[in-house]
Amino acid sequence: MTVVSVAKDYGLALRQVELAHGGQRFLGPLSLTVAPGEVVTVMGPSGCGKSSLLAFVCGTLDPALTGAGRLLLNGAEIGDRPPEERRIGILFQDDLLFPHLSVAGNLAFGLPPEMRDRKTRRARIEEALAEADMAEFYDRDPVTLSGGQRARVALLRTLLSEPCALLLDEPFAKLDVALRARFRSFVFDHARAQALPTLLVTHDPQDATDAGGPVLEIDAAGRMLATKTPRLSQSGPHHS
Ligand SMILES: Nc1ncnc2c1ncn2[C@@H]1O[C@H](COP(=O)(O)OP(=O)(O)OP(=O)(O)O)[C@@H](O)[C@H]1O
Repeated sequence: MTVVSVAKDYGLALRQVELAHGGQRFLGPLSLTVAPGEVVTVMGPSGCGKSSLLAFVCGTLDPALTGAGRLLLNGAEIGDRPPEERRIGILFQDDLLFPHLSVAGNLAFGLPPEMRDRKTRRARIEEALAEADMAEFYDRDPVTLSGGQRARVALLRTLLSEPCALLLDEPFAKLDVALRARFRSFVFDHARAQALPTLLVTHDPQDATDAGGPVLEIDAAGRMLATKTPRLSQSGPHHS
């Protein structure tokens, strides 16, 4: 999908974001804008505040921590809205699929609550599974799936909620190398196709390279070091 002529205030913007614990700032101030379809990679040493930053953006910051600064999604302030109203999808290292529900049952949790009609819900789930080449998995029990298949189901569940932005917290970390490469493309292709501004937290430089967007580096003191554009992967430029 071509992402062209994007209006200036479209995307996800963080303005002077700071995070603190016990009155002590550990991250920020940090300002950045993620354009629709762009993947910005956030890297930095363990404990510098990467996961907390994502939690702040989606409104689920640990109550022991405090956050300040403005958050704008497509020009609208979202910082004072509850998580369920922010329209932000998040994907973690652990896929958090419900083991007692089928794949379809898990995906149903992703659907917007207003989509109540049973037939429409089923059709939407079938469509999403078909898109991911997983049509035959509808009734499967998640424990019978491979790591890569589980990861794809978790991503589909997130995307079914029709988010306006995507946050990825090391979603590839538990996958083996081959799967990791495939799932990475799957995620980035979806983010681009749906023009989702995407923040990716990772420790793996290859993730950043494949993401193709700017890299935000945070140092151990929680300061923004630099953003740089990584060299493009063999798959070529992503904004075509
Ligand atoms: N509930 C909490 N109470 C106190 N401190 C916390 C709490 N949650 C997080 N922190 C602290 O906030 C800081 C940031 O943690 P965070 O998990 O965001 O780091 P991270 O960069 O994502 O680390 P990693 O790369 O290891 O996942 C750390 O110093 C951590 O100890």
